[in-house]
Amino acid sequence: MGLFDIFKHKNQSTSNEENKVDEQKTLTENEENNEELPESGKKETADSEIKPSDFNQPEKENDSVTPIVENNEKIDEIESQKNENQASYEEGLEKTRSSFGEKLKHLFANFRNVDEDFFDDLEDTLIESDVGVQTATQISDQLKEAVKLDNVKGHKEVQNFVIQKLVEIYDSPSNDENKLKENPDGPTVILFIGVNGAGKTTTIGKMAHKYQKQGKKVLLAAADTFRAGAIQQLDEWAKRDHVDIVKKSEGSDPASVVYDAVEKAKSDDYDILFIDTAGRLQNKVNLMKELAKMNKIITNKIPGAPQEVLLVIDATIGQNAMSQAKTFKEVADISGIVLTKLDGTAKGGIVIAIKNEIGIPVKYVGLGESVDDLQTFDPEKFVYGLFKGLVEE
Ligand SMILES: Nc1nc2c(ncn2[C@@H]2O[C@H](COP(=O)(O)OP(=O)(O)OP(=O)(O)O)[C@@H](O)[C@H]2O)c(=O)[nH]1
Repeated sequence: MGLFDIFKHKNQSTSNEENKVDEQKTLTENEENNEELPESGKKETADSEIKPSDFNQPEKENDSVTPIVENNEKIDEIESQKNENQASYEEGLEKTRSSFGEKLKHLFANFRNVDEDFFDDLEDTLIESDVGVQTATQISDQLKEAVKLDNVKGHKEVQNFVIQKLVEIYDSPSNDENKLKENPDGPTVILFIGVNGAGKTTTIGKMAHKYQKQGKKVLLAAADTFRAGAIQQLDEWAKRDHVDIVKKSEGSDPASVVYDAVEKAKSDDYDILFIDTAGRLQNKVNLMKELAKMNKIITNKIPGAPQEVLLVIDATIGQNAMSQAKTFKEVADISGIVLTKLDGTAKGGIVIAIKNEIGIPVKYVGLGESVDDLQTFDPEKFVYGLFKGLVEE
């Protein structure tokens, strides 16, 4: 099977499994609750054994049999939520998909020869979409090699080679790479860092909503004590999401907020604790010390925690996102990236650059300002989505 066929196959399977991202999401959510995903057949089966718990609803006492009509309504609700999420995912990536994809289409539509001019145009096209100079040059050099060694020269051959190289950057042996790690023995602790305005607080609000909806007991910690507004903003999210929060007044020691939050998370049996930090980069040494202090407190109370240190980056700042990621990598042990505001950029190539040049996986993408606009990042779907128009030609 040639690459073109692989792409066609991939696109087919994408349309066959239209809601793959959200099915995965639902599957993860159900796995997290140790529950089986309801099989589609159960919808029509009158004697099916669907339980309220299949749908992440708390089981009511004396309610062992749930009427089938009610179950069908729940299934419809889940289906409609899945479709809505799918639509928001597609919509959120539309700018990037059309612009990046169009540029590549234009490049290949004007293809004459695989010569120096083509290599220059290829690099320009990739750089314009924020794939980054390093990654663009790397792909161009790989193509030059393939031209020399494997006599790659035809239009389709060259096109497929470029696509394949972009796909390979995100080809991970483990599909679990972008899932959040959890603590099986107690509260899972997730620490958020990132510059002012990147979208940390909003991301925590969206994530808390997602976990709360799954029936998890969620606690927030307002350890960004630098600004009163930040504490207030997180407090508003806590109210909106109906989750608890540990907060202190502006200017308090962030480490003391973390201490109280970890204590509370442990003693009151919370499932997950999200910690909002100031994470400002103005003084790298201070930031490093502050994060080290927080980490020590967390690890002392909950060995193995924090399970994740997520760096929140605004996708609309283009190549500055790369320098931010590099600098934060020097001060913290980052386990994943949340790329926010991807809905606001036509240059989503930054997703490829971050993985290729920094080596940290993008785990979540922010695709809008509302509570449901946070999605698990599906690299395969993202990359294939970018080139959909090209490979269907
Ligand atoms: N369009 C869009 N806007 C977003 C997204 N995520 C966050 N925002 C907006 O970005 C702005 C900044 O987000 P915050 O969550 O306040 O950022 P922060 O990093 O917590 O900033 P500080 O609290 O100042 O440290 C807000 O207006 C959010 O609504 C996203 O995925 N898409």
